Amino acid sequence: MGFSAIVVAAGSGSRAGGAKQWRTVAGRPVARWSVEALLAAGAREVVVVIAADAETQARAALEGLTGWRAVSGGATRADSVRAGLGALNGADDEPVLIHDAARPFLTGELIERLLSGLADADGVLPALPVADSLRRGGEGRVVGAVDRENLWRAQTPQAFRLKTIRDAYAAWPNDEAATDEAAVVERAGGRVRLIPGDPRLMKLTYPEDFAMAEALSVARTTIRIGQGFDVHRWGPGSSVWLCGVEIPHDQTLIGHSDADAGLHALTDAILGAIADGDIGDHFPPSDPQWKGASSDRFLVYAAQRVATRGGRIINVDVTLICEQPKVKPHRQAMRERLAALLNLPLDAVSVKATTSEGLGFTGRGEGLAAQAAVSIELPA
Ligand SMILES: Nc1ccn([C@@H]2O[C@H](COP(=O)(O)OP(=O)(O)OP(=O)(O)O)[C@@H](O)[C@H]2O)c(=O)n1
Ligand SMILES: C[C@](O)(CO)[C@H](O)COP(=O)(O)O
Repeated sequence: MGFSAIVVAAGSGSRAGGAKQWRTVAGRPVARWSVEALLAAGAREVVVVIAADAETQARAALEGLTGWRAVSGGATRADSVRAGLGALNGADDEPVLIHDAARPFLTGELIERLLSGLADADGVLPALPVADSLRRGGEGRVVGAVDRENLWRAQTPQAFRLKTIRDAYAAWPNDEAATDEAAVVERAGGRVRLIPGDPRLMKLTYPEDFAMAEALSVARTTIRIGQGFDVHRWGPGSSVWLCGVEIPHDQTLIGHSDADAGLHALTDAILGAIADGDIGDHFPPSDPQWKGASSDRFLVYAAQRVATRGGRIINVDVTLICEQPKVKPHRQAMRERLAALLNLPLDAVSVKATTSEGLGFTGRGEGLAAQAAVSIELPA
């Protein structure tokens, strides 16, 4: 089912000691976790509501992701949600998920359950039962017990159809603060379905929540590896492209694109790690638009496919197999180029070379072979 989403990230994070949505958990900005999860689940667009002065932070935090845009929020969470609703351009009956950026551990599984739950309800609220007993207290002492039966802890995302939530907010009294969208739709007479929430979807509210989130993030990721291999034939020419660097040489590699075997092997390794076919599936050699193309774009495209799945490349390792040209003088430039293309630190990028001792097609100088390995972290 198509859907769009609003991620509210315009709060000041005063209880956490500052703008928590741009802090990192497991190396990833808090707001990025949810935007990635929503995009990976197929959101048509994600509107990220930010403070008026947070554009640079938002761009940095969401770098490399496509399918989102930022709008300015308001003084309260409800104002920010209203701003997001105003920016969405979907049809009246399009489902919209409204989510706190401060709840990073959103799963595709919960998104699916929310969307399914909308089939016969005006809204869907994920919530958890209250496990601890409850007391009313004041001035350091207990003043009474509270019956916890039928009490639920409301989470986000909350799901609605666009017109339902817009109309409900339009009917909400201006002088009253809405705690969440479920409350707004209930007040307007809508039926909000309660579904089981996710304990991992805690709202980062206090400074100590970040230590808990770091611990939880370990269980939320899985490590993948991928490997790639490519060969191109030598032919007449005066330079060769290898790992994104042009090297003067008395021959060139022949291919439909620029024949950069290093980049092709690495692109395949990345696609392999996410089980997303191979370079030929995405950039068919029969397609004239890739004739002479710079292979940089193939690599960047594969890296974006990882990012849209909420993943992150950890390290890459390329081996070039040829008698000539000598790779060592160009190795540093190749590493720097790959690091720039993949937005990785230099110590996560390795380029090696070997001859095949005069044996086989590489030894006879008929062609060059490249192999690559990558490791990738993906949401579990
Ligand atoms: N004017 C506001 C206030 C809150 N939010 C967002 O609403 C979510 C839930 O709010 P909360 O956890 O209360 O965040 P803050 O308001 O930032 O925190 P605090 O109340 O501690 O200042 C957060 O993702 C927050 O960024 C928002 O977009 N606009
Ligand atoms: C929307 C919410 O996260 C649901 O539990 C909650 O109402 C936000 O409350 P806050 O006052 O902004 O922390």
